[in-house]
Amino acid sequence: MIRFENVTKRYRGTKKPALSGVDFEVQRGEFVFLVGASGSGKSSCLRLILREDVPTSGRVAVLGRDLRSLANRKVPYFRRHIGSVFQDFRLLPSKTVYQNVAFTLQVTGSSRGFIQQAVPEALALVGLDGKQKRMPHELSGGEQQRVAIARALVNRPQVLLADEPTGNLDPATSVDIMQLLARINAGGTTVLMATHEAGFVDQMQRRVIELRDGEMVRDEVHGGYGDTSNIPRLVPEEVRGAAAAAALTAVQEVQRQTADLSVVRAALAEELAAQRTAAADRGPDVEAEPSPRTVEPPQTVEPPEQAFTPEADETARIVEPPAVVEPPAVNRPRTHPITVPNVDVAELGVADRLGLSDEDDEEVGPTS
Ligand SMILES: Nc1ncnc2c1ncn2[C@@H]1O[C@H](COP(=O)(O)OP(=O)(O)OP(=O)(O)O)[C@@H](O)[C@H]1O
Repeated sequence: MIRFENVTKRYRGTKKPALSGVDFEVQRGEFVFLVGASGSGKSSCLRLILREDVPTSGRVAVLGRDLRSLANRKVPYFRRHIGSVFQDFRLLPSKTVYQNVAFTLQVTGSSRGFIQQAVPEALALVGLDGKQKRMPHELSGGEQQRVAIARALVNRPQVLLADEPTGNLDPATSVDIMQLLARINAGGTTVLMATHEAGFVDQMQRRVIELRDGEMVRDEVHGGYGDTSNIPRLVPEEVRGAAAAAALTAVQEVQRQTADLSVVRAALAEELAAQRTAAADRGPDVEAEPSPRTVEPPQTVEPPEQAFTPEADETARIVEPPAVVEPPAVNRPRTHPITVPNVDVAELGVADRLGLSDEDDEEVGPTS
């Protein structure tokens, strides 16, 4: 279905090839993760598959076509069979959500009735029903990406290419999207997904192709993400966050205490006594009663530094944060379990228009 034969891609003006001697074959119905550090060549692979670019040497065959011999005029037609979701959304800014999803169907000549049924269903699948009339600029980044996913699905792709499709989505939505992709794949659509999401790769245990500096260094049937040392760690952030949260908790505690009038009264009385003692020490020419200024509330209401600083410092030093300083779930690494269901594709209700049906496409021949 997708075959790379000794593919090298060298961009103009660069010394090092973006891809070097890459060889792999993806069979119909597979779900493949393409992993590797930033700049390792993942997007270059996807661009070659989409025929957005051509290899410097070697051969790329997709859906039975050698893309070298695919005439430019046939490229749009070829791309009908490949849904693509990229990080930069590629939405049409002057069209509504509905129109963006409908657009690809319109240009490929789908009937109005089909479009009216398929577009809302695709939008519902990605959780965007009710936002059909919005313009892209009226959506969050995550919502824009979901429009792009709906658009990719609505065209009944045989292959779905996804370049960091969850990169701009919150963790819960990301899991939903991964489950959706898994279900679509279970229905027969080939999915090739470039990602940095080690958690998803590890949980799903699908085939993993790893690139390093343009070379393929791993092709594992049920792989995990592998070396994650190039992924920025959240741990230092968590420690800093814990210290900050601990300090905040301490301050809030002091604020809570000072909000209690008995504490304020006690502090005022203490201050008053201190003033009186000082006045007595200075002798009779000094004011016996403190002026209002000497006991003005801010000085006494505000917590004395030593009342909370040590406590804050103490808590901040704790490496294992207590439950109260645990960072909010949204900031934690993605640990939501991904359950890949046994799929009855018919259950989706839109199987045929999501490329889930068994029917072969005769317009592009089988992979040679
Ligand atoms: N149009 C281009 N012109 C020149 N060099 C390019 C071009 N596109 C990509 N490159 C270079 O090719 C190499 C591979 O880039 P590519 O975008 O394929 O990596 P990637 O693995 O997808 O990275 P990321 O995870 O950051 O998206 C990089 O060194 C990049 O700088």
